[in-house]
Amino acid sequence: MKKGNILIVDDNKNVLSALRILLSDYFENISLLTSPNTLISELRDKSPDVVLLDMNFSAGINSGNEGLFWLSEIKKTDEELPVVLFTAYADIDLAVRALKAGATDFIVKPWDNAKLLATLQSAFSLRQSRKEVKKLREKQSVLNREIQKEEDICWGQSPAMQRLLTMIKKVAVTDANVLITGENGTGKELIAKMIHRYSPRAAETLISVDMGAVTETLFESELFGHVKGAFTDAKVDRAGKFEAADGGSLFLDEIGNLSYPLQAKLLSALQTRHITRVGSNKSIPVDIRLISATNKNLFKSVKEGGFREDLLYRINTIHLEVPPLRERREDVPQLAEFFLRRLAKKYNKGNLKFSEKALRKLENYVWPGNVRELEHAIEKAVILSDNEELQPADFYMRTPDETSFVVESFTLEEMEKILIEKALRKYDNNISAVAVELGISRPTLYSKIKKYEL
Ligand SMILES: Nc1ncnc2c1ncn2[C@@H]1O[C@H](COP(=O)(O)OP(=O)(O)OP(=O)(O)O)[C@@H](O)[C@H]1O
Repeated sequence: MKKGNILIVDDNKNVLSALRILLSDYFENISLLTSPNTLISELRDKSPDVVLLDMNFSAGINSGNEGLFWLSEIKKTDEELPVVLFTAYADIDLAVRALKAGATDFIVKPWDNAKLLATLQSAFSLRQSRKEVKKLREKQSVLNREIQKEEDICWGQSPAMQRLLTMIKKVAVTDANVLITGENGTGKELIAKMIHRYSPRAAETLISVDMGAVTETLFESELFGHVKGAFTDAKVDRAGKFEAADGGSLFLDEIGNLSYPLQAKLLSALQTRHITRVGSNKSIPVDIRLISATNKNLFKSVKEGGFREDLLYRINTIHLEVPPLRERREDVPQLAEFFLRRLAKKYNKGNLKFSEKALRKLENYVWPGNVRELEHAIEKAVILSDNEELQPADFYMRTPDETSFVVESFTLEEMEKILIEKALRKYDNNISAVAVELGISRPTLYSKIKKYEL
């Protein structure tokens, strides 16, 4: 298969035609220039892999200085572009100067076809490997910012989580786009990592992007990359997250926070599976598996005009909903033990355990911050407790007022418990005052306090 773009700059039209005939059987594209004056713009437009550059242009001047001048101009634009120089004189001094100035090789006119071909082909291979190294380096620098420590997972026994686990395993082995929804702290990111880990792309990278944190101005450069000089701070070429995820998975977290105009740009990349770096006009194919997550109800956002319907359908081939912790209370003890073991080890408090009552307190709380809040509550208790057995008082929970933002998702019993707790606090545990406030008898109040272990 023919591969590679060669740009030839020579003021002799006969030389150009002869080279075109010779090289067109071996290279994909041959561009010809009779004058170097448009050379730099040609580099940008055609992105050649190798330049074959004559040393002398102005009639009568055979010093080779013009060739050296244009060689340095090419190097300023793209330092790694191989340049092979062409001259009518077997001038060793000039050849040495050109090689010192960064030329890849030197060819003497009249040339030998086989030698010329071999020189250009090895210059092209050099270009390929330089590109590969550059891409790997860029990829590595993105990865270094991305790699997070693999978290151990504690998968609950609740039917809801078991169903979810079955779905995750089924979906992971496909290339389907997955949308994960659920409240903050339910474990959406963890699930994205699991999907990647169980997928055929596991050996490649999972790249995460927090869409809520990407500013309007940096969106394109973050996601699609940029070329040197595309804007003031673009000092070097940089791959974006799409390219870094090539062959692997791309996790777009908080996708519901993306502004409407940016949604269109994202959609276009997802539809075409091609991106264009900022400042370049070259379209680059990307092979990614897309996983998105949000705590928003995107179907509602579509109805309200805040989210593009076409984008939603593109990202949610499979929809996984992670239930809040209060709807899978049976998982709390297992999760709590898991975090206690991990955190006790971290803080060198090996023998810590929960008292029965403390565990019950954790089970009964509504966890508006879900698993993350449970983990933090245990971490605080582990750090602060002086006893081997953690007691209810070691766990600070948010007051009902602080949790009121999730009130609409409480059950009747949870609401009742919250109201009683609030009244007890308000009247400093004065049972008569609380019973009057809530409009129930003292015995009823006592039985409820017992029931809810307040
Ligand atoms: N099943 C689980 N096993 C162990 N740890 C978990 C589990 N679920 C959640 N966590 C822990 O809870 C914390 C929050 O999880 P994660 O960041 O995945 O949630 P999220 O839904 O993506 O949150 P947000 O929407 O706020 O970004 C993390 O520290 C995570 O390790």
